[in-house]
Amino acid sequence: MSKLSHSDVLTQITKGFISSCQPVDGGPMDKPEIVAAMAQASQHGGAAGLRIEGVENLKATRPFVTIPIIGIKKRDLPDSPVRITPFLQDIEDLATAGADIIAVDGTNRPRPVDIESAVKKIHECGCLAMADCSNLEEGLYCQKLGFDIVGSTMSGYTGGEIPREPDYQLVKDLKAAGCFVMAEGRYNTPELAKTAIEIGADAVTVGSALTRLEHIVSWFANAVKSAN
Ligand SMILES: CC(=O)N[C@H](C=O)[C@@H](O)[C@H](O)[C@H](O)COP(=O)(O)O
Repeated sequence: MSKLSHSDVLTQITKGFISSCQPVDGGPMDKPEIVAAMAQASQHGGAAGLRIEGVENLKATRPFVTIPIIGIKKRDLPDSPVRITPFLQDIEDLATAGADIIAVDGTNRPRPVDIESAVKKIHECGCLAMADCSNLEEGLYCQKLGFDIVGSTMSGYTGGEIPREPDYQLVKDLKAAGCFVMAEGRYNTPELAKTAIEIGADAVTVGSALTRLEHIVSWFANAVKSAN
């Protein structure tokens, strides 16, 4: 299958819904064939794009879907809090496995490889670059570096208590600054995802509420328990 052009990728996901197919780490659904099935089901359901973690999962998925894929590789490093695609080799491997877009952590935290080298590498590999940011300052810096997409992905995840609501203000501010904005993080219902687009997001990604079955079941189980 021939690779989509960069403008086709952005056009396809614009105002679209992205399904992040990331099962709970090490859980019973954490298997490449299950991730690939989630991805296919997401395409059947109308997703405009996918977010897939891990090279094996990406390889298993790519042959079965035609919509753009955002590839990431998560690592737990001993000397850095940065988890999302920390190394240049990860970028190369995700590109080879068929990612159209590669996302990296865009936060201003100690990291093994500088973000300038990451965006350059993503573009050299022929992919679009997405920065997973936690605040406006980081988003603007990543925009300046040439990232094609800036996400609110890391807002609420760099310290302190995780808020219940998505970070709408960050989405609005990034949009006002002229970024192509991916609303991401805690958009746990169709209404919240719709709100993301209404407030200016160019696309919205949802993960836990679709593909982390243990979380979804616990939401229902706890709600039912609380009625007893
Ligand atoms: C903070 C972080 O590491 N976010 C990760 C990035 O890939 C995923 O764990 C999230 O599931 C994804 O961003 C979608 O968000 P939500 O699961 O809230 O719909």
